[in-house]
Amino acid sequence: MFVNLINKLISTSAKKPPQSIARTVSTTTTMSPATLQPIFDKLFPKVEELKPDFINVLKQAVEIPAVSGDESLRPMVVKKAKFLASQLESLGFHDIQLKELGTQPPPVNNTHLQLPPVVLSRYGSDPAKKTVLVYGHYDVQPAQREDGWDTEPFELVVDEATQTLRGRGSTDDTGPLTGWLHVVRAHKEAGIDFPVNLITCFEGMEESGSLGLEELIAKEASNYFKGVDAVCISDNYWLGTKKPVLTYGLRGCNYYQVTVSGPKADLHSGVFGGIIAEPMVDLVQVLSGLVDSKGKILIDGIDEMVAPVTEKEKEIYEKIDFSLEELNEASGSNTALYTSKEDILMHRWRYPSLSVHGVEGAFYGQGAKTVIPAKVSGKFSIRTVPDMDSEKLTKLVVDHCNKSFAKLGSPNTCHAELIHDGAYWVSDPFNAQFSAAAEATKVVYGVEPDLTREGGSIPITLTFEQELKTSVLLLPMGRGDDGAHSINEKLDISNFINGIKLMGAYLHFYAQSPEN
Ligand SMILES: C[C@H](N)C(=O)N[C@@H](Cc1c[nH]cn1)C(=O)O
Ligand SMILES: [Zn+2]
Ligand SMILES: [Zn+2]
Repeated sequence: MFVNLINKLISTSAKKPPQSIARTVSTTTTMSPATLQPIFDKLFPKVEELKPDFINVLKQAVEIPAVSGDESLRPMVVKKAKFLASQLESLGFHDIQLKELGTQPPPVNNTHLQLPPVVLSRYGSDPAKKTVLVYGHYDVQPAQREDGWDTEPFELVVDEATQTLRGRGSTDDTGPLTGWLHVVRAHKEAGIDFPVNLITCFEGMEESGSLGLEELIAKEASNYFKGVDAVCISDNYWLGTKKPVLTYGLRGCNYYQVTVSGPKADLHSGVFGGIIAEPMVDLVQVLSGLVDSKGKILIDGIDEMVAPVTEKEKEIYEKIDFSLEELNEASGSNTALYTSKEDILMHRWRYPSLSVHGVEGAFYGQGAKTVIPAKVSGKFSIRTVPDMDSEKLTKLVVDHCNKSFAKLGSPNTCHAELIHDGAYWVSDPFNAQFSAAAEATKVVYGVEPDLTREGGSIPITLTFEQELKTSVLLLPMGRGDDGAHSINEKLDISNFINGIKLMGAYLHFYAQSPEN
Protein backbone atom coordinates (compact mmCIF):
# COMPACT_ATOMS: atom_id res chain seq x y z
CA MET A 1 0.00 0.00 0.00
CA PHE A 2 2.83 2.34 0.89
CA VAL A 3 4.50 1.65 -2.47
CA ASN A 4 1.25 2.72 -4.16
CA LEU A 5 1.20 5.88 -2.13
CA ILE A 6 4.72 6.75 -3.23
CA ASN A 7 4.01 6.00 -6.87
CA LYS A 8 0.86 8.07 -6.70
CA LEU A 9 2.74 10.96 -5.19
CA ILE A 10 5.24 10.91 -8.02
CA SER A 11 2.73 10.44 -10.84
CA THR A 12 0.31 13.08 -9.55
CA SER A 13 3.00 15.63 -8.88
CA ALA A 14 3.72 15.85 -12.63
CA LYS A 15 6.68 18.22 -13.04
CA LYS A 16 6.71 18.98 -9.35
CA PRO A 17 8.63 16.37 -7.38
CA PRO A 18 7.13 14.80 -4.26
CA GLN A 19 7.33 16.79 -1.04
CA SER A 20 8.91 14.01 0.95
CA ILE A 21 9.26 10.27 0.82
CA ALA A 22 10.18 8.26 3.83
CA ARG A 23 10.18 4.64 2.85
CA THR A 24 13.15 2.63 1.75
CA VAL A 25 13.94 2.39 -1.96
CA SER A 26 12.28 -0.21 -4.12
CA THR A 27 14.97 -1.58 -6.40
CA THR A 28 13.17 -3.21 -9.27
CA THR A 29 16.16 -3.29 -11.53
CA THR A 30 18.17 -5.59 -13.73
CA MET A 31 21.34 -4.75 -11.80
CA SER A 32 22.73 -7.82 -10.19
CA PRO A 33 24.85 -7.64 -7.06
CA ALA A 34 26.07 -11.16 -7.83
CA THR A 35 27.84 -10.17 -11.04
CA LEU A 36 29.56 -7.31 -9.27
CA GLN A 37 30.53 -9.26 -6.16
CA PRO A 38 33.92 -10.42 -7.55
CA ILE A 39 34.77 -6.75 -8.18
CA PHE A 40 33.74 -5.73 -4.68
CA ASP A 41 35.74 -8.64 -3.25
CA LYS A 42 38.85 -6.99 -4.70
CA LEU A 43 37.86 -3.37 -4.22
CA PHE A 44 36.73 -3.30 -0.61
CA PRO A 45 39.85 -4.94 0.92
CA LYS A 46 41.97 -2.50 -1.11
CA VAL A 47 40.02 0.43 0.38
CA GLU A 48 40.66 -0.99 3.86
CA GLU A 49 44.35 -1.49 3.08
CA LEU A 50 44.74 2.11 1.89
CA LYS A 51 43.01 3.59 4.95
CA PRO A 52 46.19 5.16 6.43
CA ASP A 53 47.01 6.82 3.08
CA PHE A 54 43.46 8.10 2.67
CA ILE A 55 43.52 9.61 6.15
CA ASN A 56 46.88 11.17 5.37
CA VAL A 57 45.55 12.91 2.24
CA LEU A 58 42.59 14.21 4.25
CA LYS A 59 45.02 15.44 6.91
CA GLN A 60 46.98 17.46 4.35
CA ALA A 61 43.79 18.94 2.92
CA VAL A 62 42.29 19.86 6.32
CA GLU A 63 45.50 21.69 7.26
CA ILE A 64 44.75 24.36 4.63
CA PRO A 65 42.30 26.86 6.21
CA ALA A 66 40.20 27.40 3.08
CA VAL A 67 37.52 29.60 4.63
CA SER A 68 35.62 31.17 1.73
CA GLY A 69 33.76 33.63 3.96
CA ASP A 70 36.97 35.24 5.24
CA GLU A 71 38.46 37.56 2.62
CA SER A 72 41.88 37.48 4.26
CA LEU A 73 42.03 33.69 3.84
CA ARG A 74 41.30 33.69 0.10
CA PRO A 75 44.93 32.73 -0.74
CA MET A 76 44.40 29.59 1.39
CA VAL A 77 41.29 28.66 -0.59
CA VAL A 78 43.34 28.96 -3.79
CA LYS A 79 46.13 26.91 -2.19
CA LYS A 80 43.66 24.10 -1.45
CA ALA A 81 42.47 24.14 -5.09
CA LYS A 82 46.07 23.71 -6.20
CA PHE A 83 46.61 20.92 -3.67
CA LEU A 84 43.61 19.05 -5.10
CA ALA A 85 44.82 19.61 -8.66
CA SER A 86 48.18 18.07 -7.77
CA GLN A 87 46.47 15.06 -6.18
CA LEU A 88 44.31 14.60 -9.27
CA GLU A 89 47.36 14.80 -11.50
CA SER A 90 49.22 12.16 -9.52
CA LEU A 91 46.22 9.84 -9.80
CA GLY A 92 46.16 10.11 -13.59
CA PHE A 93 43.22 12.49 -14.03
CA HIS A 94 43.56 14.49 -17.24
CA ASP A 95 42.34 17.77 -18.73
CA ILE A 96 42.76 19.34 -15.26
CA GLN A 97 41.65 22.96 -15.35
CA LEU A 98 41.44 25.57 -12.61
CA LYS A 99 38.59 27.68 -13.93
CA GLU A 100 38.69 31.30 -12.85
CA LEU A 101 35.35 32.95 -12.00
CA GLY A 102 36.36 36.64 -11.91
CA THR A 103 36.05 39.01 -8.98
CA GLN A 104 33.67 38.60 -6.09
CA PRO A 105 30.52 40.72 -6.43
CA PRO A 106 29.42 43.13 -3.63
CA PRO A 107 28.92 43.24 -0.74
CA VAL A 108 32.67 42.72 -0.30
CA ASN A 109 35.42 44.76 1.38
CA ASN A 110 38.08 44.21 -1.28
CA THR A 111 36.39 44.99 -4.58
CA HIS A 112 39.24 43.29 -6.50
CA LEU A 113 38.95 40.00 -4.60
CA GLN A 114 39.21 37.06 -7.02
CA LEU A 115 36.79 34.19 -6.56
CA PRO A 116 38.54 30.86 -5.96
CA PRO A 117 38.85 28.57 -8.99
CA VAL A 118 36.65 25.61 -9.83
CA VAL A 119 38.70 22.42 -10.21
CA LEU A 120 37.62 20.50 -13.30
CA SER A 121 39.19 17.21 -14.30
CA ARG A 122 38.45 13.95 -16.06
CA TYR A 123 39.24 10.34 -15.35
CA GLY A 124 38.65 8.24 -18.43
CA SER A 125 36.97 9.18 -21.69
CA ASP A 126 35.60 5.91 -23.03
CA PRO A 127 32.57 6.56 -25.27
CA ALA A 128 31.21 3.13 -24.34
CA LYS A 129 30.96 4.13 -20.68
CA LYS A 130 28.52 6.43 -18.90
CA THR A 131 29.88 9.73 -17.62
CA VAL A 132 29.29 10.76 -14.02
CA LEU A 133 30.04 14.25 -12.78
CA VAL A 134 30.94 14.40 -9.11
CA TYR A 135 30.58 17.73 -7.34
CA GLY A 136 32.10 18.70 -4.00
CA HIS A 137 33.35 21.84 -2.29
CA TYR A 138 36.81 22.37 -0.89
CA ASP A 139 36.02 25.56 1.03
CA VAL A 140 34.98 25.34 4.67
CA GLN A 141 33.18 27.28 7.36
CA PRO A 142 35.25 29.49 9.70
CA ALA A 143 36.68 27.83 12.84
CA GLN A 144 38.77 29.01 15.76
CA ARG A 145 40.04 27.03 18.73
CA GLU A 146 38.48 29.65 21.05
CA ASP A 147 35.03 28.77 19.72
CA GLY A 148 35.29 25.71 21.97
CA TRP A 149 37.18 23.17 19.88
CA ASP A 150 39.00 20.48 21.88
CA THR A 151 41.87 20.55 19.36
CA GLU A 152 43.12 22.86 16.60
CA PRO A 153 40.36 22.98 13.95
CA PHE A 154 42.79 23.02 11.03
CA GLU A 155 44.68 19.93 12.19
CA LEU A 156 43.13 16.55 11.51
CA VAL A 157 43.12 14.58 14.75
CA VAL A 158 42.67 10.83 14.60
CA ASP A 159 40.76 10.16 17.79
CA GLU A 160 41.43 6.51 18.60
CA ALA A 161 38.96 6.44 21.50
CA THR A 162 35.98 7.49 19.38
CA GLN A 163 37.33 6.18 16.05
CA THR A 164 36.70 9.56 14.47
CA LEU A 165 38.62 12.10 12.39
CA ARG A 166 38.22 15.56 13.90
CA GLY A 167 38.91 18.80 12.03
CA ARG A 168 37.17 21.50 10.02
CA GLY A 169 35.98 20.06 6.73
CA SER A 170 36.30 16.42 7.85
CA THR A 171 32.63 15.82 7.04
CA ASP A 172 31.75 19.09 5.23
CA ASP A 173 33.02 18.57 2.62
CA THR A 174 36.73 17.78 2.39
CA GLY A 175 36.33 14.17 3.59
CA PRO A 176 33.62 13.24 1.06
CA LEU A 177 35.29 15.24 -1.75
CA THR A 178 38.61 13.44 -1.31
CA GLY A 179 36.60 10.20 -1.16
CA TRP A 180 36.10 10.42 -4.94
CA LEU A 181 39.88 10.55 -5.44
CA HIS A 182 40.33 7.55 -3.16
CA VAL A 183 37.80 5.54 -5.16
CA VAL A 184 39.98 6.03 -8.23
CA ARG A 185 43.16 5.12 -6.37
CA ALA A 186 41.62 1.93 -4.94
CA HIS A 187 40.52 0.84 -8.44
CA LYS A 188 43.96 1.52 -9.88
CA GLU A 189 45.79 -0.35 -7.15
CA ALA A 190 43.35 -3.27 -7.17
CA GLY A 191 43.66 -3.49 -10.96
CA ILE A 192 39.92 -2.95 -11.53
CA ASP A 193 38.68 -1.24 -14.67
CA PHE A 194 36.99 2.02 -13.68
CA PRO A 195 33.27 1.57 -14.47
CA VAL A 196 32.45 5.09 -15.72
CA ASN A 197 34.11 8.21 -17.05
CA LEU A 198 34.43 10.58 -14.12
CA ILE A 199 34.37 14.37 -14.24
CA THR A 200 35.14 16.39 -11.11
CA CYS A 201 33.66 19.81 -10.41
CA PHE A 202 35.10 20.99 -7.10
CA GLU A 203 34.27 24.55 -6.03
CA GLY A 204 35.67 26.86 -3.38
CA MET A 205 32.68 29.11 -2.64
CA GLU A 206 29.87 26.74 -1.60
CA GLU A 207 29.83 27.96 1.98
CA SER A 208 29.45 31.49 0.64
CA GLY A 209 26.67 31.01 -1.89
CA SER A 210 28.51 29.31 -4.80
CA LEU A 211 29.15 32.71 -6.38
CA GLY A 212 30.07 32.45 -10.06
CA LEU A 213 29.42 28.73 -10.40
CA GLU A 214 26.00 28.94 -12.02
CA GLU A 215 27.44 30.91 -14.94
CA LEU A 216 30.33 28.45 -15.29
CA ILE A 217 27.99 25.45 -15.42
CA ALA A 218 25.78 27.14 -18.02
CA LYS A 219 28.87 27.88 -20.11
CA GLU A 220 30.40 24.42 -19.77
CA ALA A 221 27.13 22.48 -20.24
CA SER A 222 27.91 22.01 -23.91
CA ASN A 223 31.70 22.04 -23.49
CA TYR A 224 33.50 20.44 -20.57
CA PHE A 225 30.31 18.86 -19.23
CA LYS A 226 29.04 17.62 -22.58
CA GLY A 227 27.83 14.02 -22.37
CA VAL A 228 27.36 13.95 -18.59
CA ASP A 229 24.79 11.28 -17.79
CA ALA A 230 24.43 11.83 -14.08
CA VAL A 231 25.56 14.12 -11.26
CA CYS A 232 26.41 12.82 -7.80
CA ILE A 233 27.00 15.03 -4.76
CA SER A 234 28.34 13.80 -1.45
CA ASP A 235 27.90 16.86 0.77
CA ASN A 236 25.23 16.17 3.32
CA TYR A 237 24.67 13.80 6.21
CA TRP A 238 22.64 10.87 7.40
CA LEU A 239 19.59 11.89 9.39
CA GLY A 240 20.79 10.03 12.48
CA THR A 241 23.89 8.10 13.43
CA LYS A 242 23.11 4.52 12.42
CA LYS A 243 21.12 4.28 9.23
CA PRO A 244 22.51 5.27 5.83
CA VAL A 245 20.28 7.49 3.72
CA LEU A 246 19.92 8.77 0.19
CA THR A 247 18.74 12.35 -0.07
CA TYR A 248 16.27 13.70 -2.61
CA GLY A 249 15.59 17.22 -1.35
CA LEU A 250 17.34 20.32 -0.02
CA ARG A 251 16.10 23.61 1.36
CA GLY A 252 17.37 26.73 -0.36
CA CYS A 253 19.12 29.56 1.45
CA ASN A 254 18.68 33.34 1.10
CA TYR A 255 21.35 35.13 3.11
CA TYR A 256 20.83 38.78 4.16
CA GLN A 257 22.56 41.56 6.00
CA VAL A 258 20.97 44.61 7.56
CA THR A 259 23.39 47.45 8.28
CA VAL A 260 22.73 50.33 10.66
CA SER A 261 25.20 53.23 10.45
CA GLY A 262 25.50 56.32 12.59
CA PRO A 263 28.64 58.08 13.86
CA LYS A 264 31.76 58.36 11.71
CA ALA A 265 33.81 56.14 14.04
CA ASP A 266 33.41 53.95 17.13
CA LEU A 267 32.87 56.17 20.19
CA HIS A 268 33.51 56.22 23.96
CA SER A 269 30.24 55.26 25.66
CA GLY A 270 31.03 57.46 28.66
CA VAL A 271 31.40 60.51 26.46
CA PHE A 272 28.63 59.85 23.92
CA GLY A 273 26.34 57.34 25.69
CA GLY A 274 22.84 58.79 26.16
CA ILE A 275 23.33 61.70 23.80
CA ILE A 276 23.58 59.99 20.42
CA ALA A 277 21.47 57.30 18.73
CA GLU A 278 23.35 53.99 18.92
CA PRO A 279 23.39 51.81 15.75
CA MET A 280 23.62 48.60 17.77
CA VAL A 281 20.49 49.46 19.77
CA ASP A 282 18.57 50.03 16.54
CA LEU A 283 19.94 46.87 14.96
CA VAL A 284 18.95 44.52 17.79
CA GLN A 285 15.40 45.83 17.54
CA VAL A 286 15.27 45.26 13.79
CA LEU A 287 16.71 41.75 14.24
CA SER A 288 14.29 40.91 17.04
CA GLY A 289 11.39 41.68 14.72
CA LEU A 290 12.36 38.94 12.27
CA VAL A 291 11.58 35.75 14.20
CA ASP A 292 10.19 34.87 17.61
CA SER A 293 11.61 32.47 20.20
CA LYS A 294 9.33 29.68 18.99
CA GLY A 295 10.89 29.89 15.52
CA LYS A 296 7.90 31.69 13.95
CA ILE A 297 8.99 34.00 11.15
CA LEU A 298 7.42 37.42 11.73
CA ILE A 299 7.72 38.71 8.15
CA ASP A 300 4.27 39.08 6.54
CA GLY A 301 3.64 37.16 3.32
CA ILE A 302 6.09 34.28 3.80
CA ASP A 303 3.62 31.65 5.05
CA GLU A 304 1.45 32.22 1.97
CA MET A 305 4.32 31.19 -0.34
CA VAL A 306 4.83 27.77 1.29
CA ALA A 307 3.27 24.76 -0.45
CA PRO A 308 0.54 23.33 1.81
CA VAL A 309 1.05 19.97 3.52
CA THR A 310 -1.17 17.27 2.05
CA GLU A 311 -2.74 14.45 4.06
CA LYS A 312 -0.72 11.93 2.02
CA GLU A 313 2.50 13.72 2.77
CA LYS A 314 1.82 13.56 6.51
CA GLU A 315 1.75 9.74 6.38
CA ILE A 316 5.23 9.70 4.87
CA TYR A 317 6.92 11.19 7.92
CA GLU A 318 5.56 8.44 10.14
CA LYS A 319 7.80 5.83 8.48
CA ILE A 320 11.10 7.63 9.02
CA ASP A 321 13.61 6.27 11.50
CA PHE A 322 14.21 9.30 13.77
CA SER A 323 13.49 10.49 17.30
CA LEU A 324 13.58 13.56 19.52
CA GLU A 325 16.37 11.85 21.47
CA GLU A 326 18.57 11.76 18.36
CA LEU A 327 17.96 15.47 17.78
CA ASN A 328 18.85 16.25 21.40
CA GLU A 329 21.99 14.18 21.13
CA ALA A 330 23.07 15.91 17.92
CA SER A 331 22.41 19.40 19.36
CA GLY A 332 23.92 18.46 22.72
CA SER A 333 20.92 19.95 24.54
CA ASN A 334 17.21 19.69 25.32
CA THR A 335 16.32 22.84 23.42
CA ALA A 336 14.10 21.39 20.68
CA LEU A 337 11.08 23.50 19.70
CA TYR A 338 9.02 20.42 18.77
CA THR A 339 8.58 17.04 20.39
CA SER A 340 6.99 14.87 17.69
CA LYS A 341 9.10 13.30 14.97
CA GLU A 342 6.71 14.60 12.30
CA ASP A 343 6.91 18.20 13.51
CA ILE A 344 10.70 18.05 13.78
CA LEU A 345 11.19 16.63 10.30
CA MET A 346 8.66 18.92 8.65
CA HIS A 347 10.26 21.98 10.21
CA ARG A 348 13.69 20.78 9.12
CA TRP A 349 12.77 19.80 5.59
CA ARG A 350 9.60 21.41 4.27
CA TYR A 351 9.00 24.65 6.18
CA PRO A 352 11.17 27.75 6.00
CA SER A 353 13.26 28.86 8.97
CA LEU A 354 14.99 32.12 9.84
CA SER A 355 18.30 32.09 11.72
CA VAL A 356 20.18 35.09 13.09
CA HIS A 357 23.90 34.41 12.70
CA GLY A 358 25.88 37.33 14.03
CA VAL A 359 26.78 40.99 13.95
CA GLU A 360 29.74 42.38 12.03
CA GLY A 361 31.30 45.49 13.54
CA ALA A 362 30.10 44.83 17.09
CA PHE A 363 32.29 44.17 20.11
CA TYR A 364 32.25 40.42 20.74
CA GLY A 365 35.50 39.51 22.50
CA GLN A 366 36.31 38.83 26.13
CA GLY A 367 36.54 41.68 28.61
CA ALA A 368 34.42 44.79 28.90
CA LYS A 369 35.12 47.25 26.11
CA THR A 370 33.05 50.43 26.61
CA VAL A 371 32.48 51.27 22.99
CA ILE A 372 29.58 52.45 20.86
CA PRO A 373 30.07 50.71 17.49
CA ALA A 374 29.61 53.14 14.61
CA LYS A 375 28.34 50.70 12.00
CA VAL A 376 26.94 47.23 12.57
CA SER A 377 25.66 44.62 10.14
CA GLY A 378 23.30 41.92 11.35
CA LYS A 379 23.52 38.69 9.35
CA PHE A 380 20.57 36.36 9.00
CA SER A 381 19.37 33.76 6.56
CA ILE A 382 16.10 32.17 5.56
CA ARG A 383 16.01 28.50 4.52
CA THR A 384 13.56 28.37 1.63
CA VAL A 385 11.19 25.63 0.48
CA PRO A 386 8.74 24.96 -2.35
CA ASP A 387 7.06 27.21 -3.62
CA MET A 388 8.91 30.26 -2.30
CA ASP A 389 10.18 32.73 -4.86
CA SER A 390 13.58 34.21 -4.04
CA GLU A 391 12.97 37.68 -5.51
CA LYS A 392 9.58 38.06 -3.87
CA LEU A 393 11.06 36.88 -0.57
CA THR A 394 13.84 39.46 -0.76
CA LYS A 395 11.33 42.23 -1.35
CA LEU A 396 9.31 41.12 1.69
CA VAL A 397 12.47 40.95 3.83
CA VAL A 398 13.82 44.36 2.79
CA ASP A 399 10.41 46.06 3.21
CA HIS A 400 10.00 44.44 6.63
CA CYS A 401 13.42 45.64 7.84
CA ASN A 402 12.81 49.15 6.52
CA LYS A 403 9.41 49.31 8.24
CA SER A 404 10.82 48.02 11.55
CA PHE A 405 13.60 50.61 11.41
CA ALA A 406 11.24 53.45 10.45
CA LYS A 407 9.14 52.72 13.56
CA LEU A 408 12.18 53.47 15.74
CA GLY A 409 12.32 57.10 14.59
CA SER A 410 16.12 56.92 14.65
CA PRO A 411 18.44 59.47 12.95
CA ASN A 412 20.73 56.60 11.92
CA THR A 413 20.51 54.95 8.50
CA CYS A 414 19.50 51.39 7.73
CA HIS A 415 20.15 49.28 4.64
CA ALA A 416 18.95 45.69 4.18
CA GLU A 417 20.30 43.59 1.29
CA LEU A 418 20.59 40.08 -0.05
CA ILE A 419 24.15 38.65 0.08
CA HIS A 420 23.42 35.46 -1.82
CA ASP A 421 20.61 33.08 -2.60
CA GLY A 422 20.59 29.41 -3.49
CA ALA A 423 17.57 27.45 -4.69
CA TYR A 424 15.76 24.61 -2.95
CA TRP A 425 15.65 21.29 -4.77
CA VAL A 426 13.39 18.23 -4.68
CA SER A 427 13.90 15.21 -6.93
CA ASP A 428 12.45 11.84 -7.93
CA PRO A 429 14.13 9.31 -5.64
CA PHE A 430 13.28 6.26 -7.78
CA ASN A 431 15.37 6.89 -10.87
CA ALA A 432 18.34 4.82 -12.09
CA GLN A 433 20.83 6.71 -9.95
CA PHE A 434 18.91 6.31 -6.71
CA SER A 435 18.31 2.62 -7.48
CA ALA A 436 22.03 2.10 -8.08
CA ALA A 437 22.89 3.89 -4.85
CA ALA A 438 20.30 1.85 -2.93
CA GLU A 439 21.84 -1.39 -4.24
CA ALA A 440 25.29 -0.12 -3.30
CA THR A 441 24.10 0.75 0.21
CA LYS A 442 22.75 -2.77 0.67
CA VAL A 443 26.09 -4.24 -0.41
CA VAL A 444 28.20 -1.97 1.82
CA TYR A 445 25.97 -1.50 4.88
CA GLY A 446 23.66 -4.51 4.58
CA VAL A 447 20.51 -2.37 4.88
CA GLU A 448 18.21 -0.46 2.56
CA PRO A 449 18.76 3.27 2.94
CA ASP A 450 16.06 5.65 4.18
CA LEU A 451 15.07 8.35 1.74
CA THR A 452 15.43 11.75 3.33
CA ARG A 453 15.41 15.44 2.60
CA GLU A 454 18.04 17.80 3.98
CA GLY A 455 17.42 20.98 5.94
CA GLY A 456 20.66 22.49 4.66
CA SER A 457 21.40 23.80 1.20
CA ILE A 458 23.72 23.00 -1.68
CA PRO A 459 22.99 26.01 -3.85
CA ILE A 460 24.19 24.57 -7.14
CA THR A 461 22.16 21.34 -7.15
CA LEU A 462 19.20 22.66 -9.12
CA THR A 463 21.53 24.33 -11.64
CA PHE A 464 23.20 21.00 -12.46
CA GLU A 465 19.82 19.37 -12.98
CA GLN A 466 18.54 22.16 -15.21
CA GLU A 467 21.66 23.01 -17.21
CA LEU A 468 22.95 19.46 -17.77
CA LYS A 469 19.46 17.98 -18.02
CA THR A 470 20.48 15.09 -15.80
CA SER A 471 19.34 13.69 -12.50
CA VAL A 472 21.25 14.52 -9.33
CA LEU A 473 21.81 12.08 -6.50
CA LEU A 474 22.84 13.15 -3.01
CA LEU A 475 24.93 10.36 -1.48
CA PRO A 476 25.93 11.39 2.04
CA MET A 477 29.03 10.03 3.74
CA GLY A 478 28.83 11.41 7.30
CA ARG A 479 26.40 11.13 10.20
CA GLY A 480 23.80 13.52 11.61
CA ASP A 481 25.92 14.20 14.69
CA ASP A 482 29.11 15.15 12.80
CA GLY A 483 28.92 18.77 13.89
CA ALA A 484 29.21 20.35 10.44
CA HIS A 485 29.52 24.16 10.83
CA SER A 486 29.94 23.59 14.57
CA ILE A 487 32.85 22.94 16.93
CA ASN A 488 34.69 19.59 16.91
CA GLU A 489 33.45 18.69 13.43
CA LYS A 490 34.21 15.00 12.86
CA LEU A 491 33.83 12.13 10.45
CA ASP A 492 33.69 8.59 11.80
CA ILE A 493 36.50 6.50 10.31
CA SER A 494 33.96 3.81 9.45
CA ASN A 495 31.84 6.34 7.55
CA PHE A 496 34.91 7.55 5.67
CA ILE A 497 36.00 4.06 4.66
CA ASN A 498 32.51 2.66 4.01
CA GLY A 499 31.62 5.90 2.25
CA ILE A 500 34.50 5.35 -0.20
CA LYS A 501 33.30 1.77 -0.80
CA LEU A 502 29.77 3.11 -1.28
CA MET A 503 30.92 5.64 -3.88
CA GLY A 504 32.73 2.87 -5.77
CA ALA A 505 29.83 0.41 -5.56
CA TYR A 506 27.35 3.07 -6.68
CA LEU A 507 29.46 3.81 -9.77
CA HIS A 508 29.52 0.09 -10.65
CA PHE A 509 25.77 -0.36 -10.20
CA TYR A 510 25.02 2.82 -12.11
CA ALA A 511 27.36 1.74 -14.94
CA GLN A 512 25.32 -1.48 -15.25
CA SER A 513 21.96 0.20 -15.08
CA PRO A 514 19.96 0.03 -18.31
CA GLU A 515 18.65 3.62 -18.18
CA ASN A 516 20.35 6.94 -17.72
C1 LIG B 1 24.70 20.89 3.23
C2 LIG B 1 26.04 21.53 2.88
N1 LIG B 1 27.10 20.71 3.33
C3 LIG B 1 26.15 22.89 3.50
O1 LIG B 1 26.67 23.01 4.58
N2 LIG B 1 25.68 23.91 2.82
C4 LIG B 1 25.67 25.27 3.29
C5 LIG B 1 25.60 26.11 2.05
C6 LIG B 1 25.22 27.52 2.19
C7 LIG B 1 25.92 28.52 2.75
N3 LIG B 1 25.21 29.63 2.54
C8 LIG B 1 24.14 29.29 1.89
N4 LIG B 1 24.16 28.02 1.66
C9 LIG B 1 24.51 25.48 4.22
O2 LIG B 1 23.51 24.77 4.14
O3 LIG B 1 24.61 26.40 5.07
ZN1 LIG C 1 28.68 23.49 4.94
ZN1 LIG D 1 28.98 21.26 2.41
